[in-house]
Amino acid sequence: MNSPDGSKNLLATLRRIGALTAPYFRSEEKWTARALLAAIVALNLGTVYMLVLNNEWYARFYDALQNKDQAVFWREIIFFCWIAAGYIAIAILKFYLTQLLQLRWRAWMTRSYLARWMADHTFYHLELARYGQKDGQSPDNPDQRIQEDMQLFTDYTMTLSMGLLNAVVTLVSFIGILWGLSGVTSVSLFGNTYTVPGSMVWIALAYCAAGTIITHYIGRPLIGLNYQQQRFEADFRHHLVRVREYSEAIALDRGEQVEHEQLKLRFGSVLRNYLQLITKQKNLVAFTASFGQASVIFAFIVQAPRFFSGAIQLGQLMQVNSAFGRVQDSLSWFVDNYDRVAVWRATADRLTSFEAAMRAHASETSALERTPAVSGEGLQAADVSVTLPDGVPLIQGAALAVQPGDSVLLQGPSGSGKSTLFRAFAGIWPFANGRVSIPANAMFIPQRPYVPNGRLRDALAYPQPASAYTDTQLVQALKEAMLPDLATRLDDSDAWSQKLSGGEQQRLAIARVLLRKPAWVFADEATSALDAETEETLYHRLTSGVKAAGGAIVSIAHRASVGAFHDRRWTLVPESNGSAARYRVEAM
Ligand SMILES: Nc1ncnc2c1ncn2[C@@H]1O[C@H](COP(=O)(O)OP(=O)(O)OP(=O)(O)O)[C@@H](O)[C@H]1O
Repeated sequence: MNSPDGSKNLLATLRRIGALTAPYFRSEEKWTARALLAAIVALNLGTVYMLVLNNEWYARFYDALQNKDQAVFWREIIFFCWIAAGYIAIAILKFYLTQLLQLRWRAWMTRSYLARWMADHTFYHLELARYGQKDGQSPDNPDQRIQEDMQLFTDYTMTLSMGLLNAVVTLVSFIGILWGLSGVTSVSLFGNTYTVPGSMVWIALAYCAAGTIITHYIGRPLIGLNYQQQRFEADFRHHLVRVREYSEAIALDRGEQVEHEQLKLRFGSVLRNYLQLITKQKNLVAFTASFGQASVIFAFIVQAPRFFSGAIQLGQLMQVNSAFGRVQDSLSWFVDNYDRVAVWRATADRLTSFEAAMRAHASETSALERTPAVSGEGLQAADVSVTLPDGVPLIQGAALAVQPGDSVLLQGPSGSGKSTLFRAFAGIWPFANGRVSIPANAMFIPQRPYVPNGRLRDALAYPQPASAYTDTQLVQALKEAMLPDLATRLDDSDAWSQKLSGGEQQRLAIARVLLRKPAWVFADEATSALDAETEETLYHRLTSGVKAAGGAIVSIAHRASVGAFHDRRWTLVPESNGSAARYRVEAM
């Protein structure tokens, strides 16, 4: 799904575009959407009607010129002003309503994708699947799909489909006119004379069919190249953002050179692909420009014998030329828009693969049966096994229990799966099975807490709204977490994740726990960056807090000193060679 296949047929593309488009026009906004669409279609038809009026005007106007008829000349000039006024009014309204529909559609689509991406940890699972290559359809750069592709898709769907509608209606309107104006042409072939009605129509059809086939042949590589271009651009931007986010670590590591090389590498891919893209585009432009220029004189050349023989007047010649131009314009829709169709199709492919990945995630349920513990009961884990995203078994058959009042230390070698076992208990690790019942009011402190930028009070209350707490509660939590200096800065806005030291960020995460007062706490290396004295004070506060609330604490820690704050131990020990999994848990 991630790479476009040039041979994918038109029908499949249209089906994909239909599947991306239909939900909005069937959504709760459907009546507004359909009304706007109907108005836009009507305005497009109005534009074509204006063109028909304009074409008839051509004949009258040029005949007046040829006959040097001043009265008709001025009457037609006034009539033209009316047509022009109608055309302008329609153009303004059409632009405004089209933009409005596009905006509403994009807004709806973005909201709907955001809701699905954020639901059920989809955003996290798609990343896991990507790195674990668990499924081949995990999309790259979902940020780009949500931010850029949706804008492009709605824009191109509207402009291209309305352009196509215009082309079809113009074609239908003018083909009749052109047919009538073409008269009957006699063609001599192999000694026989044939009469061909509507010759200009046949000529226009043949001319444009040839143009379309050649355009498709020249422009086909653009679809794949556009798809790749969007991907390379997103990869480059993503790397730039990472350098910005990890600026300090990179600077300390003296990693500038490596990052610079990496950025150049990614930008190199952008440039190389772009160069290929413009080379192919150049061929397409060469053809479409020649095609367009040839069209200017084509009808004159074909009609010249009839004009010079006196069969038709100047007015009719101009009218045939104008009608031929319209028919040829409509038939050349594909020639003129090939470039945009290529971008449109690449965007639709990207959104479809994103959609498919989200759908696949929604239908995939974790085999871990996770239920809320009955009030007063603790954590019960039975036969819990955890695997890595690539399917490698990590921990097998864990049977564990924690009673209210307990404090348990989970230990084991680095990389043995301690954090992953916590992720499974938290219900976010999809590659686990077995049964877990866990108290509903459990709070997990991750190894690297997320500290949003903005006001300190929001970072402290995260993910709850700061308004859920009084200033007194917020200040008290900061003081209890041994961050008294921050107590006066609740309303300061800053890049806290970069400003606060590692230890301060850990204390902020502990302040959140002290603020929310959950009965159950799962702390993953929550104090690893703190000095022994602060660690002891904070552990004392955490343990007495959960015990007072009738709960327990389970901690992961490497430092032996943390053991002193816990009554029991779980240890991850390497499995003997016979087992598929790498580790098992021994409870003491
Ligand atoms: N998203 C992921 N994709 C692939 N592998 C992962 C992912 N997350 C963790 N792992 C792997 O799972 C294994 C266990 O990781 P985990 O973080 O649970 O270890 P840990 O015991 O907590 O280690 P440490 O003590 O170093 O924090 C590691 O080998 C790690 O590389």
